[in-house]
Amino acid sequence: MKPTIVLNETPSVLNNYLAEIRSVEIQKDSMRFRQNLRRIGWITAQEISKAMAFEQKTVTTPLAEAHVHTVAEDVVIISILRAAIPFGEGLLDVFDKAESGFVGAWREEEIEGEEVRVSLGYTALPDLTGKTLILADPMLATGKSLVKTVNQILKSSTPSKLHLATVISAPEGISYISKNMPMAFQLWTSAIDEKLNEKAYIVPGLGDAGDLAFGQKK
Ligand SMILES: O=P(O)(O)OC[C@H]1O[C@H](OP(=O)(O)OP(=O)(O)O)[C@H](O)[C@@H]1O
Repeated sequence: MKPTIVLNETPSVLNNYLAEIRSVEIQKDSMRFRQNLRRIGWITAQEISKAMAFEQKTVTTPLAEAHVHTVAEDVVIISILRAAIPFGEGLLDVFDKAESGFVGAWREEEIEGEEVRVSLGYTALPDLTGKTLILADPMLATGKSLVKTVNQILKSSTPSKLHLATVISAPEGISYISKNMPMAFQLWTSAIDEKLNEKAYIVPGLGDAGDLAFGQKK
């Protein structure tokens, strides 16, 4: 498996949802924005499932026994607040038996000429030992939120596998996580954009996903 899988490289209906979340007109409908992130969560989960271990089982139908293959991994989905809430819900719709956790992360107030700094707050984590962690954050800009969150998670327990699920990623962020992530991972992103601007926003990106889903923070 490649370390980065870019879902929009394969033409599919995912591209319609991506087009809608980027559109400044369609973004005015925040319910639709959230629903599109949720639908992208469904598609991302389906793709990640293709990299999982499966086991054979037998189920009884009304007519006979059927031999089936089902996911054999214990999945935990951790969403980075706020923007990952609808995206993470989509992942949970698909991995419906998954446990879930939450980590609050935000960018500290900008200081002219200084690098972006990320703070972590609220943390609720299940035990991850021996489990497959899917860490969800729709925007991978500098990559600091993801690296900081994984470092925090590893203080309490270590998953056996790490999947990073994002929607739009910047090349700078992918390079940062490649160098700084404290454990092996696979990145699943719907699109890789051109660059970060001087405020470390992804260009063309979509703007502030948390604000678009839930309204502006004071
Ligand atoms: O890769 P990074 O540079 O760390 O940036 C990405 C983070 O920035 C956004 O969150 P934001 O701080 O806007 O918080 P919000 O989701 O609560 O709006 C986004 O949802 C990511 O969590």
